[in-house]
Amino acid sequence: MIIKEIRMRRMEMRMKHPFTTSFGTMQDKPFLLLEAIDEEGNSGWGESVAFTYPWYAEETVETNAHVIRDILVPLLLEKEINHPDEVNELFAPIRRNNMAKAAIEGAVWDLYAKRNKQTLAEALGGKKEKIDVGISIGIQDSKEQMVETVRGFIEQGYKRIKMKIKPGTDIEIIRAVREAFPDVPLMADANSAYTLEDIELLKMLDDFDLMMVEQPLAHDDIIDHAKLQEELETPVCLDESIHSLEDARKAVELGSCRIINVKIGRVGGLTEARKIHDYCVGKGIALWCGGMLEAGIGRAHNVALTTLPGFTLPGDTAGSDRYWEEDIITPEVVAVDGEITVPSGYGIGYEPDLEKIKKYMVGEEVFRTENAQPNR
Ligand SMILES: O=C(O)CCC(=O)C1=CC=C[C@@H](O)[C@@H]1C(=O)O
Ligand SMILES: [Mg+2]
Repeated sequence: MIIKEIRMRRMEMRMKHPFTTSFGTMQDKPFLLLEAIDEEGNSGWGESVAFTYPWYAEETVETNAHVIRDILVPLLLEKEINHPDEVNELFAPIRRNNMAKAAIEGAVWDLYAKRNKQTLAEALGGKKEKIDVGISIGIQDSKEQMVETVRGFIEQGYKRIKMKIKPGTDIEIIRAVREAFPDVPLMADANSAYTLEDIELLKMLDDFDLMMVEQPLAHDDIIDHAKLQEELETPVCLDESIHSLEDARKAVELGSCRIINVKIGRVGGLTEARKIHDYCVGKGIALWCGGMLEAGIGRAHNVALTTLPGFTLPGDTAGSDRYWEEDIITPEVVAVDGEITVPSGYGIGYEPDLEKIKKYMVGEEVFRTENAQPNR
C-alpha cells in the first residue's frame, strides 16, 4: 500500500469527570486524530495520547503536531508499505517522540488490517474474543468517597480496581477500600510520587494483598525499582519507565518489575508493543494494557492489543461511557460485567463517527506529496 494522504485533526473533548493523579487534575482533553489514506482511498485511523502538559511524559499535543507534520509525514508519504512493521523501521532514526510515532503507525496498522480484510486483533495475532477490563480511579476527596466510587465500579462488574495514590493519600485510603471489599482485585498507581526514602511506607502496601504497585518511583528509573522490588512482596509494575523493548529487557534483567503496563503511545506503536509482549511472555512477565484517557479510536487500538495472549491481567480500557458523554466512534466501546467483546469489523472494528469528529474538531491539516513539509 502507498500512503497518499495523511490528515491530522485537532480535537477538543471534555471528559465527564475530572481525573486527578499525583501530578494534578485534568478534564478537558485536546488531542490529535490521525487518518492515513492509501492509493485506493481506504482510511486507517490512529490517536495521539499526548496531553497538553508534559507531566506524564515529555511529549505534548504541540510537540506531536510539529514532529508529525515536519518529520514523520515526509518520511511516510508516497512510501510503499507492505507491512506496518516497516513504519517502526522508517521512524527508528527519529529519537523518542513515541506518542507522535504511535499515532501515525496506528493509522497504518488499521489501514493494513482493513486492506487485508482482517480485524486489527487478527493482524496483530490476537485470539481473544472478549477481554477483561478494569477501571482506573483518580484521587478522590476522601476515603469515604473513594469507597463509594469503588463500590459503583464493582457493581458494574469491572474486573480490577486501580487507585491513584500519593504521599498522604495512600495507606489509609487503601486500607478503607480493602476493609470494605476484602476480595476485590486491587492495585495502586503512584505515578512516581515516592522515592526509596519512602521504603518503610511502601512496605506497608504488603498488608493489603495488592495485585501490584504501579510506578512508585521516578519516571525514568529501573535501578531503585529493583532495590524496592527486593524489599516488597507486592509486585512492582512499571509504566513510565518503559519506552521500548530495550527498556523492558533491562528492567526485567535487573528485576525492577514483575509486571509491565503496556501503553501503545508510550512505547512508540503497536509493532514495539508486540515486541515487548513477545519478550515478556518468554520471561514470565505479566502484561496489561494501560490507558491514557483515550477517545474511541485510541480505545479501539487498546482493545485489539489486549487480545494478545500475554495480556493476562485486566487493563485500563474501560467503556467509552466512563469518559465521554458521546464518543467519536460507532458503536462506542462497551464494557459489560468487566468484559469488552472484541469487534468483528475489519481494522479497529469501530466506525469513526465523522459527524461527531467534526463536532469536536477545532483544526485540521492535510498532507499530500505536493505540500508535505521538507524533511529538515
Ligand atoms: O482510564 C485510563 O485511561 C487510565 C488513566 C490512567 O490511569 C492514567 C492515565 C495517564 C497517566 C496516568 O495518570 C495514569 C497511568 O499512569 O496509567
Ligand atoms: Mg500508570
